[in-house]
Amino acid sequence: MIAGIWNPDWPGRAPVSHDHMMDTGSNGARERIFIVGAGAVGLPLAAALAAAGREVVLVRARPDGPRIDSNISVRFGGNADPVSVRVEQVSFHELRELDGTVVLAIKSHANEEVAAALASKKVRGELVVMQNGLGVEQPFLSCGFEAMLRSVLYMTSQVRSDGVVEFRQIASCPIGTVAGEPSRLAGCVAALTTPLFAFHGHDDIETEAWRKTIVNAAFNSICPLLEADNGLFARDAEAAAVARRIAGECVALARDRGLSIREEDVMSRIMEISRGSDGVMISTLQDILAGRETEVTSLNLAIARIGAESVPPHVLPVTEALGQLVLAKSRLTRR
Ligand SMILES: NC(=O)C1=CN([C@@H]2O[C@H](COP(=O)(O)OP(=O)(O)OC[C@H]3O[C@@H](n4cnc5c(N)ncnc54)[C@H](OP(=O)(O)O)[C@@H]3O)[C@@H](O)[C@H]2O)C=CC1
Ligand SMILES: CC(C)(CO)C(=O)C(=O)O
Repeated sequence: MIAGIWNPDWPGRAPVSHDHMMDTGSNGARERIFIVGAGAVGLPLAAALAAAGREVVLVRARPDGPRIDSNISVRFGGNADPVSVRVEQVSFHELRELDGTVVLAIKSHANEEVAAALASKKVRGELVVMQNGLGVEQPFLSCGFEAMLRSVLYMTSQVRSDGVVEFRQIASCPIGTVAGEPSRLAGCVAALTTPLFAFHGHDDIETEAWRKTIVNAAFNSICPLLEADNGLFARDAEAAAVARRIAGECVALARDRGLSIREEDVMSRIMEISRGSDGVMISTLQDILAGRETEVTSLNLAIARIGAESVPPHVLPVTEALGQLVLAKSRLTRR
């Protein structure tokens, strides 16, 4: 399915055919989906939507980001043949108006800058933040965006050097309302769900985001520090025991804050993801090896900061120390 045309010299937005736009939303409006960030999450989401005939526009977040072919190739699951679809691409900085749902699939450390830039544009639809971490919605809320949803991602994805994206969905990804009218949720879930990349509505996305951030606090610190793939915890009982230390500390803080999260649930998700992504390299290690900033300040260090600010303060020694080590390791390679 051709979802649009690639125009490398794009000064705004190219004409788009409307004949394959889908009906979405509780009001049945025809929605265009803008995906900001052409990375390991944005590319497979764009490909899945385009392959399902939705109108999708891939918005390049960085003016100096690498050029991406107009044909996106994604392997959805283990040995499947890659799906190759043509997706329209535009530059974020040149867009004036985003008249549809806006999915933010960028790294969380870019949020302040992207939120400020987005605030100067006309945005008609809701924002859907698709990121790991705690507090990641805040820059957008501070900029006054009132219709905000959040998705918690249970998938792994990696862009290979030949440009093919290796994507595995571990479980359907919950989406919930952060701000604005809850009735928007069902339409948003319907607009984003396809056979290749599934979402479902959730009425307590804050708890889901905490649970997943605790999972990430284990994966995104232990795996990069040991330079091990995601299968580590399923293979190595000692590494799983360190993950359990993190889970225990973080769950105690979450429960203190009134969130209903159980250590056993966190551990079973860690083991499920570990078994389902054996051989996959965690994004934090990819970032460190590539000399890029990591997201650890939204993960271990965000949880540790929330603990320190609690009354009485909550100390999370393992979670925080491993987070600090990730920061130190990334400083060694930062360009
Ligand atoms: N990859 C995975 O398996 C998973 C990722 N996640 C989460 O999803 C989110 C997106 O991750 P992922 O797609 O892997 O990340 P990538 O590293 O692939 O980056 C995504 C995009 O973010 C944009 N970006 C990066 N740095 C900057 C910057 N300094 N300024 C502006 N834009 C920037 C770029 O967009 P462009 O290229 O358009 O310039 C880039 O392609 C993260 O929060 C991640 O933790 C969650 C679960 C699994
Ligand atoms: C925990 C994991 C591996 C899976 O969703 C992840 O969030 C990531 O790759 O960043």
